Amino acid sequence: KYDYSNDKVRERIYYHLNNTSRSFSAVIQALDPELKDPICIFYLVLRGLDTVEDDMTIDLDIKLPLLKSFHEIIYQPGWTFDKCGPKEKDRQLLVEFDIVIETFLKLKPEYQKIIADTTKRMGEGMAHYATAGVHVNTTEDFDQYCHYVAGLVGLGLSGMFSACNFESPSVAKREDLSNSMGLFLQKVNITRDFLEDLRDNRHFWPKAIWGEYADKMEDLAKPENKEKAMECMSHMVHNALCHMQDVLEYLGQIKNPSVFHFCAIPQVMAIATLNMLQGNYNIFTTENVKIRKGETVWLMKESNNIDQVAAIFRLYARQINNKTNPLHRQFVDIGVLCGQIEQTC
Ligand SMILES: CC(C)(C)CN1C(=O)[C@@H](CC(=O)N[C@@H](CC(=O)O)C(=O)O)O[C@H](c2cccc3ccccc23)c2cc(Cl)ccc21
Repeated sequence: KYDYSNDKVRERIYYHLNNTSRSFSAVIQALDPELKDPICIFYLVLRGLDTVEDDMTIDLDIKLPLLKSFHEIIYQPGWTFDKCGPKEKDRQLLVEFDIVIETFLKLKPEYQKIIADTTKRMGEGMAHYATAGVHVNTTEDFDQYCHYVAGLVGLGLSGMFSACNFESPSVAKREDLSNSMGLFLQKVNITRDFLEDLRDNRHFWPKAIWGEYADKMEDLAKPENKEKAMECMSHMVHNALCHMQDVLEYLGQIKNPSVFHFCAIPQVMAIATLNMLQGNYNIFTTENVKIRKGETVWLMKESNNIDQVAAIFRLYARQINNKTNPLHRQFVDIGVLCGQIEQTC
């Protein structure tokens, strides 16, 4: 008798994947069958954890234990959570989380271990920053926070790519490069989401950076501080650009075509977004500023190998450099980083 229930679960799993991120869902589903389910489940487990972290309506005495025990929860068949606020975009994923757990428990043990270890370390990191009043002050704090929420994902993915032998063991060994893959994406997201996070009273821009341009982070959004805000943007753009070399070095070592595409697409979206951010005052006045659909379609088509991706990075790095105000403190350093990219590959 054919096990239709299994099909039902798979259908719901990919419904949630499509629901969390349409464009990226297609990229995951294009992965080699050996990696498609493990990475889909990894993505949904992390989305579940991120939804708990993001939900400011959950009391800390509920949220902290949830974040710290999420790596054990994924081994508990039947577990679901329906106490997320109505506003939470992915709350339905947690309401139906039992099917994510059911599918997780069918994965090969080495993938389960990588997902559980990553979830444990990420949950502990999130709990630290969710504790009242912990702010991102120094640039080291900034790198540490981004390591917890994104760098660790890079370590986990590299572990999977090496575990299935699609990529050499050296991919998992170079934790610095895997970490930079996550930091680049997360720093661009945090820079882009300035206004949205400010509205949610979440301060991810490091005080060591915005503190050079304003007394309070929210002052950057005041029209009279436009010039200061634009110079602060250059500073945040420079901080993200520092990871560009590592990203290209990491992608340069990826051999499997479907793994390369999966890794390259978010990175080229990020450099294109960084280009959109530089010199764009709308970031301080409008929420949800994104690159145009046509540009993302072009980027997805043009990210099949390292030569295409290096060319995209050189193109955007040059554009960022050309529009950086020479009076900005970071002008010279941005020029140096963009110049280096011209030499790469
Ligand atoms: C915070 C984050 C950057 C890690 C989130 N993250 C990503 O951003 C996704 C892309 C994504 O979700 N895009 C969405 C974004 C959005 O919803 O706005 C889209 O619609 O395009 O990509 C990353 C991701 C993909 C490939 C390689 C990576 C290496 C290191 C770290 C992360 C890596 C990701 C891979 C996994 Cl397994 C889990 C999460 C992520």
